[in-house]
Amino acid sequence: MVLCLLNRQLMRSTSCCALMVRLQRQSRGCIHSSIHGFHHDEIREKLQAFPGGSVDLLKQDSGIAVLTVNNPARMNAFSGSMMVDLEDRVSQLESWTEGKGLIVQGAAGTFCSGSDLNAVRAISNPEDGMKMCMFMQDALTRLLRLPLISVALVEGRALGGGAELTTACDFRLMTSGSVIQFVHKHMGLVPGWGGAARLVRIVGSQNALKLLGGALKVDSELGLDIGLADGALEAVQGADSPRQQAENWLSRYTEGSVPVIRAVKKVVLAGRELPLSEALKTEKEVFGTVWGAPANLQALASKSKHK
Ligand SMILES: CCCC(=O)SCCNC(=O)CCNC(=O)[C@H](O)C(C)(C)COP(=O)(O)OP(=O)(O)OC[C@H]1O[C@@H](n2cnc3c(N)ncnc32)[C@H](O)[C@@H]1OP(=O)(O)O
Repeated sequence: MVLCLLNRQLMRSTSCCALMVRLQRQSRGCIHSSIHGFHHDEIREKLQAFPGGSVDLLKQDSGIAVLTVNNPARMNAFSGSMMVDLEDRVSQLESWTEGKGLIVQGAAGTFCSGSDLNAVRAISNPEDGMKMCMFMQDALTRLLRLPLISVALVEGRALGGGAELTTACDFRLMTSGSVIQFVHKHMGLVPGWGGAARLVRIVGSQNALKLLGGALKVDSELGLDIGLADGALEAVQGADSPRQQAENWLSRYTEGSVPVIRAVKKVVLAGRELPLSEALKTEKEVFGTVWGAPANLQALASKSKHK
């Protein structure tokens, strides 16, 4: 009898724990849960079995952080442990309350060549592929939903999953000679890290169909033309490095008080992702956080003119 009661209590607290974890994950913007057959810790452990490279985070006093995909020996391809690293770095950024902006770049002058083909070969069964896909969809959705204005600095190549990663940022800057290419078709695949859904929202369904169906190479000119790129960075001798140019470009949008810049991102994100009535509710709530707050009072006191 006592054993039975204890068991029941244990089951209740275990399911309570599972519920808490699920709620915590949902509140962080995760989209897949165990209901969808996604067992987060299990897939994390599996991914750790494919090591190599790292994803590094540098938080700067300017409020702009730099996230670097770092596996140059494999053109910054994502190993399994780097996928786990990415999730950890996103968690760190979620709790960085002083942040305003984020630059996502690849190490050693190239962006990212997608998933590491060695890991892909090892988990080529559909079940593991789906788990990896859900893990990366979650991590990249959380990246895009950060209250930071983000920009992908594309140098060299962004291929496959690397191209998908660029779409998980608010903006894309392309250096001369750089290419974004959704090579998935050539690999017998379609995007699985959320890249197709995001691409349609960025360039429209006609252009997305052309880029995916033709596996087209997008250079900075085509990128600007279809709205995939938001700026082209020229390589001029003696000029700032691409990273510095990206920081200068981004700082135009991140200049200002931390709560206001984060509020800007939140209302745009709501407008981008939610039905109108929900977006309006969110906008009202975010508005409530800045109305009468220090930046607002300071602006009112300074009687500024917007000439
Ligand atoms: C849902 C996600 C879907 C995906 O992401 S599927 C993966 C899509 N990506 C690819 O297929 C990229 C395949 N790689 C390439 O096309 C070329 O390596 C690439 C990136 C154009 C660079 O060409 P090159 O400049 O000639 O350099 P290279 O081929 O000698 O590469 C240097 C070393 O990097 C390695 N590498 C490049 N991309 C890789 C990848 N994705 N996974 C694993 N290893 C990769 C390549 O094997 C080579 O290594 P090694 O020197 O031979 O040991």
